[in-house]
Amino acid sequence: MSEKVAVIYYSATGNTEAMAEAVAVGAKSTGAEVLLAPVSDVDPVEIGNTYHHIILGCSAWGVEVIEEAQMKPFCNKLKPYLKGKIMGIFGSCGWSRGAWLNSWYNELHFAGASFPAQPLLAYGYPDEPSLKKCEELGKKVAETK
Ligand SMILES: Cc1cc2nc3c(=O)[nH]c(=O)nc-3n(C[C@H](O)[C@H](O)[C@H](O)COP(=O)(O)O)c2cc1C
Repeated sequence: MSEKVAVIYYSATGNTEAMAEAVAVGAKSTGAEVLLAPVSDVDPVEIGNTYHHIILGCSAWGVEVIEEAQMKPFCNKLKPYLKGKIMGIFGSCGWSRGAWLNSWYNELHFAGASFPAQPLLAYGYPDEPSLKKCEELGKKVAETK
């Protein structure tokens, strides 16, 4: 049976969305069944109950934090389901060295998820090498048991 992988993202101007599309391409290349959706379209409880592989994307907001109106509450509701899940995270930023992804990683890891790949960041709209790394992230998470 093929793996089910959820790629859920928040993106204000399309930068993280482009990363998410590439992550989904990488995950699909393993034969996985992939859900690609903006965070506003999905229910955290349903995602937590249905998917063992969950990849989240969010751009940097505020002072180096994830977006707080949609992604933050989604994650808070998802956390009780994260024990034993295989996860990956990514996102676009303007100037960060990755602080928002590192604190997000720590939170999700503390909730019980394991991460086969490091958090992945891009600056602005992802360039070709960044999109390649996104594909690799999707593939790596999808093929991890
Ligand atoms: C209100 C606001 C806050 C931001 N805060 C940060 C930040 O703390 N660090 C950073 O590197 N970029 C920050 N940015 C830049 C965005 O993360 C960047 O433009 C990103 O590419 C947007 O991606 P998206 O289109 O996927 O949302 C901020 C942008 C806005 C509008």
